[in-house]
Formats: sequence, structure tokens, C-alpha cells
Amino acid sequence: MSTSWADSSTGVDFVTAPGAYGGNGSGRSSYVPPHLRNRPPSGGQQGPAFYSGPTLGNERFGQGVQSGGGENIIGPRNYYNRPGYSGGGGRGGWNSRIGGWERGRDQEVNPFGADVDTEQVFNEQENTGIHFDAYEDIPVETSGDNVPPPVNTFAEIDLGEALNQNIRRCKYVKPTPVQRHAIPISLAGRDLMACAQTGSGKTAAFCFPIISGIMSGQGVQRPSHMPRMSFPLALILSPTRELSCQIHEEAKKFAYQTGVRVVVAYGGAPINQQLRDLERGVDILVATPGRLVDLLERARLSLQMIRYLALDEADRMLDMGFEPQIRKIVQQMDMPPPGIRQTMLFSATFPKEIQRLASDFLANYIFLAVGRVGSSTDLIAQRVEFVQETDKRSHLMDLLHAQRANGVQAKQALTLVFVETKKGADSLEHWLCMNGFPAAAIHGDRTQQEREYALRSFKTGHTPILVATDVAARGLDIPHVAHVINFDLPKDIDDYVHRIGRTGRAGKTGLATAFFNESNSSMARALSELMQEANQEVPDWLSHFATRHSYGGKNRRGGGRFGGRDFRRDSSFNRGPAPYHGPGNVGVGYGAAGGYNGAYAAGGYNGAYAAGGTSAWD
Ligand SMILES: Nc1ncnc2c1ncn2[C@@H]1O[C@H](COP(=O)(O)OP(=O)(O)OP(=O)(O)O)[C@@H](O)[C@H]1O
Repeated sequence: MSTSWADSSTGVDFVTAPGAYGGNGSGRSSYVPPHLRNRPPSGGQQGPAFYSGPTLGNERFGQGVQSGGGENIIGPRNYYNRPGYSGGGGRGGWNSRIGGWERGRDQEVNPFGADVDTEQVFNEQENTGIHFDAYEDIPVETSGDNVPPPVNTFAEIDLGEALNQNIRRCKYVKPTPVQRHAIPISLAGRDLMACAQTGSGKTAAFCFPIISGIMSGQGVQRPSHMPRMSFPLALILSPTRELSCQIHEEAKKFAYQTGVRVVVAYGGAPINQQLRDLERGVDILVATPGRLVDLLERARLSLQMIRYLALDEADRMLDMGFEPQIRKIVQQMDMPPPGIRQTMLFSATFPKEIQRLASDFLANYIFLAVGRVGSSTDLIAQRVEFVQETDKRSHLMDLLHAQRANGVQAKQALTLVFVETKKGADSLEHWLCMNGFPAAAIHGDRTQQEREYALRSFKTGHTPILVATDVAARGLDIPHVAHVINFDLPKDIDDYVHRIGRTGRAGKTGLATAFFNESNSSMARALSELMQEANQEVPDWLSHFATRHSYGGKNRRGGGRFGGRDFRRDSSFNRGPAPYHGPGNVGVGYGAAGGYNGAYAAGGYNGAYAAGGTSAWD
């Protein structure tokens, strides 16, 4: 795991490094607010003129009003003006001591690669994806009070010049639908529960407002009497180590030269290194829950300055496995309560029971659904094959041979195979390798080093097949995953949605194949409904299974195609004092269904990989 800031730490150079503290010639560093850090020296000038973005930031917190100095904050920010904190010190932000910044000066490593002429890269290749416009006609629903209107371009949003520059470096030409809606909502300081399809850009949707908010924030000062304690301003939680690392890498790109420092903490890696990273200063902490609790219990981290909390894969974070830990972190430590902090929950799936649980963490929130909650994108061609348990391996072999026969270059056509158990993953990996298909495996019993090695080897195409348990089902954004095979189907339709979402991302097409047999009967109905919603052809035999197993069960999707999203609208859920203030507005942008372009319409795998069709690795 690269720790780019730490790698280049110089340890003591307060004066010359373009970091949080500018030199004042006295040997003692003077504070430079985050939005001015990491700027190349420009005639010695270090004034607000560098920053063309918002300077007050009060709109970030909805009702908050700030008129220049930290002491005038009304609303959420006045939380920080309580005893124990010195006042914001007027213009110029957080005053002279922030977390661990002053203990060491790091030089920020360019996450885009050294000496990259960003404008040139931007012009060379736009990150549009071949079907990026496929997202344009997707139905969008918002509910809640006074929903801020969406934007159509990044230029319409006042994110600050440094962040805008990074957006250009990322080659993002225009916001995806979830970004168009979620970013203005978050910038307005509102809590948000957002549901949007896999691969549709949710990471940037929560990172941009957080970075922009921290850049423009003023009047916040970390307590100075606990020098070894870190006080992040934002916390991003995710369920897996690999996803936390990925979010960290993304966030570092978005935060490059903004002065906002991003640190990651996750289990399975040496904690001392992570503690050192934290001590160097942290604005945004990306973490997995277990390691975070460890850090909190060691009293090396405090959440009392948290202004932004984002839960990625929020439904997973609040399901039975994680909920106690999340409640502990969010409700039982020192994190400011809802209404004081700003909370953003994101996922591609959001069962209603989990929405209800989640509402405990939010204040007067806006619900945003881009596409139907829990739907898959129709950029993914879905196939279901009836395969008995005993035939699965030979069937898999047929698929892989067909892929190979069609001359698909391995590095551009990675195949991700999901299995049920860790043992199953080990044995399938071994069997594939024995049969001439270089494969790696990732699951929870592997060491973190092994997991990272497997993922790297897969990403680089060294082993173009990755056998995985659900540890790789959510969030991972691996370019060139062309085919997801559900060798064993999951028990829950939402897990299926996340698994197949490892392909068909950012507007690109992909292929997903599932092996189905009698043992998966309970999935039949949900699977066929999901496929219909995504304009996929449902085999007759699957429809028969679905009819036979259409009663009850956890995996009933229910509701109309575009209905029943925000649980607050469902009367059966509205028993308690849910903080719902009516539907507000419902913006629905139905357009042409934007169906799948038919590249995979002609049956059979040979057809799927045949020359001439639009393929997932174009
Ligand atoms: N505005 C944009 N323009 C072009 N590409 C984008 C844009 N926003 C995000 N992307 C790219 O889209 C890909 C998917 O984004 P991201 O991983 O955030 O999806 P996601 O919605 O979080 O998916 P998942 O539900 O699987 O976690 C990434 O490679 C990201 O760089």
C-alpha cells in the first residue's frame, strides 16, 4: 500500500514545503489555510486571491450563517465554538495548530504521476466512457424538504479552483447523474441518502463536497492540549480494506494541491505506520470500522471535530454484520450528532429496513434515487445458465475457452469469478491454474499482503482471472473487468447487483453470467425481475422457477418499476416519529429507456465475444 505523503516526508522542513504552514522566517511556521496549501510560491503572496471558490462556507451547513469570523457561526458550526476551543480567529481559517500538521512536513506526491501536463492529458483523452450518455435518461427521484436543484456541468458548481483542476486531471468532462444531484445537495449542507447504480460515480459525489467544504471552512481549530491525538474533519467509512484503499487513492487525486490531507486506516496492515500517518495530520480519514474502533480505543484519534460523515456501501455498513460497530463509532464515541455533522450515505442498493435504520444517523435528509433502488445498469448484459453443481467447472472451462478462442486480449478482458466460500475460492483458483488459466484468489482468510498481491496481479492482467468471495463484491473499480461470472449465486439479490456491478462501469458495457440450479430457487423471482428491469432477456425456464417460488421470501423486490424508493413514503414504515417532511419535490427525468444496445443480444458466449459486436473492452 503506498503511503505517498509518508514516503516523501522530510520530517522537519516547516518553512520550505508548500504545506499547511508557510515559512515566516522565524523558524516557527505560520498557518496557511487548507485552500492555500501546496501552492507553488508566487512572488511570496499567500493571500486569499489564490482561491476563487466560496470563502464563507456557511451554505455548506444549510441554516448556518457566518459573516466573516468563526465566532459568528450559527448552526452546526457553533459546535466548535464551545469551551476547549479557541475561536476561529476571524478570516484565515483554523488558526495555528491543526492536528499533527506541525510535527512534520511532507511533500505531497503527485497522485497523477510525476511531470504530467494535466491540460495535455485532459485534451488527449476524455474520461467519457463509450456509453457515458447512457446515464442521461435515467429516472431520478428526490424527496425531502427544499431539495437544491441539480446542475448540468462542473462549471456550475463552486468547488474551488484547485479541485476543479483535479477534476480536469481525472478527465471528468461532465458530472454523472448522481453527481449532478448529490453534489449540490451536499454543498448546501444537507444530509443525504443516495442510491445510484454501480459504477455511476458515487465516490466523487461524496468526496467533492467534503474536500470543497474543508477547503472553504473557517473558524475551526483543533484542540492543542492533546498533541498525539488526531482530529479529522471528515470520516469516510467503507466495509472492506481494498475499498478503503481505493477511496483513499481517489480522494488523494481529488484533494491534490488543495491542502486537504487524506489518510487511510484499515485492518491487516501495520497499525504503527497508520498512526504515524495520522500524526502527520489528517483532514479526511478513510477507514474500515474495525481498525477505526481500534484507533479510537487507543485514544489516538478523536471524532469530535467531524463535520462530514460518509458511509460508502451504507446498506452493508448498517446490516447485521457491521451495525453494532457503526453505532459505536457514530453514536457512542465523541462524534457530533446529526444536525451538527453532515451525513451522507451512498449505495447502489438500499433495502427499506436498512433505510429505516439509517434514518437514525441523519437529520432532515434528502433521499436521492438515480434509477430504481437496487437496480442494475442495463450496460451489463446479464445471462443465466442452468448448470448443475457437478458441471460447473467444465462449464466454466467452456466459457473461458470461448473467450480465448475469440482472441480477446487478456489484459483488456479480465474475468471475475464469484464463489460462495473461501475454501471454494482456493480450490477453484488451484484448478484453474492447473488447467492453464492463470488465476488468483481473494477472500477473507488470505493475509492482507496476499489479498493486495492478488488484486494487483489481476488489475495488471498478470492473472486475468480472479476468483473471489463477496469480499470483492462491492465498490471495487477495476478497469477492464469484462466478464463477471457468478459460479455460485449469492443468497441475496442485492449482493448479485453489487457483484455484477464490477463490470459495466462508467458508461462501459460488460457481461455477467450466472450459473443457476435448484439450490438457487429462492433467487429466481428477484433475479428475473431484476433482469426484466434492466431490459434483459429472461430465459423461460427461469420464469417458471420464478412463478413456482413467487411467494414471500426475502428476495421479493416488490413495488412498481419506478416506485417505492424512499421508505418514508411507505405508510407501513411510517409508524415512528420519522423526520419526514413530505415528499418535497420529485424530479423524474424519464427518457427513452436507454436500453442495452444489443451487442450481446445474439445468444451464446461465442456471440458475446464475436468480432463486430460492441464489446465490453472497447
Ligand atoms: N464525471 C465523471 N466522468 C467520467 N468518469 C467518472 C466520473 N465520475 C466517476 N467516474 C469514473 O467512474 C468509475 C466508477 O466510479 P465509482 O467507483 O465512484 O462508482 P460507484 O458508483 O461508487 O460504484 P459502486 O456502486 O460499484 O461502488 C470510476 O472509474 C471513476 O473514475
